[in-house]
Amino acid sequence: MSKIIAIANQKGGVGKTTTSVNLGAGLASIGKKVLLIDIDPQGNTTSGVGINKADVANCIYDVLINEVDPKEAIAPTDIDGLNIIPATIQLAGAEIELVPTISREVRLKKSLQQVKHMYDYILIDCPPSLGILTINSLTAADSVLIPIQCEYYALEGLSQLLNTVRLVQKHLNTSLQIEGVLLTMFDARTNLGIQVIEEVKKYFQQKVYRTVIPRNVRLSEAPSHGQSIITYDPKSKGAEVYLELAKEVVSYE
Ligand SMILES: Nc1ncnc2c1ncn2[C@@H]1O[C@H](COP(=O)(O)OP(=O)(O)OP(=O)(O)O)[C@@H](O)[C@H]1O
Repeated sequence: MSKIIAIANQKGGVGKTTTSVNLGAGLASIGKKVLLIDIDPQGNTTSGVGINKADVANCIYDVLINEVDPKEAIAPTDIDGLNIIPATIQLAGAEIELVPTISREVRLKKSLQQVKHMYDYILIDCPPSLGILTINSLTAADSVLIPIQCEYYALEGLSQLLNTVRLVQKHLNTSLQIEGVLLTMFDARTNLGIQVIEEVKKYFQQKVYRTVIPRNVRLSEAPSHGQSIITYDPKSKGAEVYLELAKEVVSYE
C-alpha cells in the first residue's frame, strides 16, 4: 500500500520540516520506501537531507511549472530507502505562475500518480501558507498530518487550515483524511505544554498521536549538518521519538 501524506500547518515554525525529514528517515530506517516532496520555497527539507540547492538539476518547480517527469527530479539521500524531490528558491515564483494555468490545483496530484507505486510513503513538506502550493499538496494527498507546537497560541489559525481541508475535500479530493495531529517542541519544565496537550486532545480527540515530540537540542542541530536526527545522533531523545512516531504511523496502515 502506498500513502501520500501532506505535512501542513500555515503557522510558521511548528515543526513541519523537522517532522518531514525525521519521520521520513524513521520510516526508511524501519524498511519503508519513502519519497520526500519539498514544496516549501525555503527548501529546508532539501538542505536538511544534505542536498546542496545550487547542485539541483530538476526540482519541484520544474515538475509543477515545466511539466518535467517527476522521476527526473528524484534525488537519493544518504539514507537507504529515502529519496527526495528537492525545492529551490525558484519555487517562490510558482504561486504567481500557477494562477493563470488550467487545472492549477491538480498539478502535483497528476505528477505524483506517476511515482506513487514506487514508494510506501510520500511525505509532502508544505509551506507556511494556505496558497496554491498547499492546495496542490492537499489535493494530491491521501491524508494530512498537522504538527502543532506546544505553545500558548497553539490552536490559533487552525480553523483556517481545517476550513481549507474541508474546501479541498468538497471540491477537489473527497477522500482526503486527517492522518493525525502531532504535538511538537514539548517542554516538560513548564505546565503550559501539558495544558496545550489537553486542549488539543479535547479538539482532535483520538486523532492526536500518542508520540509527543519534546524540545531536543540535537533535533535543532541536525539540519545544519544536512542530516536527519536518525543519522546525526541515533542515540538522542529526538531520534528515539521520531522512530517511535514512524512505528505509530505504520501501525495505522
Ligand atoms: N522538537 C524540536 N526541538 C528543538 N528544536 C526544534 C524541534 N522541532 C523543530 N525545531 C526547530 O524549530 C525551528 C522550526 O522548525 P521547522 O523548520 O521544522 O518548522 P516549520 O513548521 O517547517 O517552519 P516553516 O513554517 O518556516 O516551514 C527550526 O529551527 C527547527 O530546528
